[in-house]
Amino acid sequence: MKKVIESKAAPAAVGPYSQAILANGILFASGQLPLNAQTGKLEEGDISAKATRCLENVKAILEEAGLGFSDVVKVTVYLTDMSDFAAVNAVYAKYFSAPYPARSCVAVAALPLGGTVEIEVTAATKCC
Ligand SMILES: CC(=[NH2+])C(=O)[O-]
Repeated sequence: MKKVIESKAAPAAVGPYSQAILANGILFASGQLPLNAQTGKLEEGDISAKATRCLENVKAILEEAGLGFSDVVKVTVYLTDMSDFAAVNAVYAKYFSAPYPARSCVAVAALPLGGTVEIEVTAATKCC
């Protein structure tokens, strides 16, 4: 049994995927690029503005599922330039608080639509 989660406050999928799927109490959210949900375009500005947009998109999807950042159990951060690591961490720390979710951060050669950061989360609707 699975349920599609669709938020109008987050950007529409740019390919054949859902924004998120809820299955067995776990929310699997697709990676969020720094796309503006209204314009469908990449956020202007520096990496901090772009990471903020990614996390605002994540927030909209979590809220659509009745969840919040404290329900997130795993995050993957994709960067095209690892020199953005510190700046993205600074933004990230505004959204997550201890105990932090597990996380991986990886550098990739490229992201869709020319993005420089993409953030993907998995969240749990109930503990254990
Ligand atoms: C942007 C994204 N999540 C994808 O799979 O293309």
